[in-house]
Amino acid sequence: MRTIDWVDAPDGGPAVEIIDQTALPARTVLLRLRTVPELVDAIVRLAVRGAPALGVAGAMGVALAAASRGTTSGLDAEVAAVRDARPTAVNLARGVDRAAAALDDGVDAVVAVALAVRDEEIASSAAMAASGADLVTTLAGPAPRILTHCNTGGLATVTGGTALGVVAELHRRGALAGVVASETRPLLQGARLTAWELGELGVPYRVAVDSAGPFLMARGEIDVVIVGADRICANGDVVNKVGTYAHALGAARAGVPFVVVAPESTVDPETATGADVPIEDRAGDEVLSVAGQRIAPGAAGAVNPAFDVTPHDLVTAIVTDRRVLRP
Ligand SMILES: CSC[C@@H](O)[C@@H](O)C(=O)COP(=O)(O)O
Repeated sequence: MRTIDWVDAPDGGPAVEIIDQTALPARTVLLRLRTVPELVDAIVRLAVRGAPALGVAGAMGVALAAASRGTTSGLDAEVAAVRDARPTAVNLARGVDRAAAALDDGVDAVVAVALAVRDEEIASSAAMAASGADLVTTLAGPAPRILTHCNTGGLATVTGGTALGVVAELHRRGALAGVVASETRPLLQGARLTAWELGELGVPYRVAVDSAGPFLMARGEIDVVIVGADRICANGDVVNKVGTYAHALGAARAGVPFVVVAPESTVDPETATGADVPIEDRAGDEVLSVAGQRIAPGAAGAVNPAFDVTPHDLVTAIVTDRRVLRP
């Protein structure tokens, strides 16, 4: 099943169809988004999330604006709303810009670009899985114990995945001992989504609190850390879900390889370093509450950066769909 797709039902007209990631793992809910405000809302509340999936959502958002109105003019506000829905993953703005560049060529041309972005991400996932699995076997042996953070599977792409695509490929090859999925506070993409995907794949896994990762590495229980990225800067700095930096520090201290897997659509040569990347600050309530239940005192404030920057010198290798980079 695809995380995000374009549908043009004869009865309902054009729509972007997504798996609602806020409902998992309890329920698998498909949402048909028929307007740009509906799509923007889905992006903001992480019903669709993960850098490659956001790139597809960006391109399909422009296609939806054009196809739902039957015109390619006067769409500036809707295009900007999709582009600005989240700031950190470069894929979103890129997907929007690619589709918007086709607006002069008509509605069908914009839809074709959106479908091409989707198909490229599917192909990228397959390429990264193969070369990433080869690299991990070289770095960490024939049956590694892997730690991963956030969710980087089919849910974060279209199908397949980035870091989790490598995990799935290692499992298919019989070359994986097991996975520790870091829970990924505050929205629990690891505990909810990665755990669900690993279960579907039949991969043996355990969930750990985020702060356990560096200690598990120090205790010799992890052979390699594999994560995705929301943006890879010109100098190799990696911007990814908050908590990634702590895992990279722990890996460096313990001598554990730290591998980043991301498509070329996440590589941003225009941004020099991680310090230049806009980091999304999300609502404090996500930190102060768990599953809708307030846990902090009423007067508590919160700081909630959704991403952090892992300096390039902590990264062992970056695997894209076209190359393996060693910063
Ligand atoms: C292939 S996904 C890579 C990243 O997008 C992923 O690790 C991540 O940080 C996602 O953050 P999210 O806030 O859930 O969109």
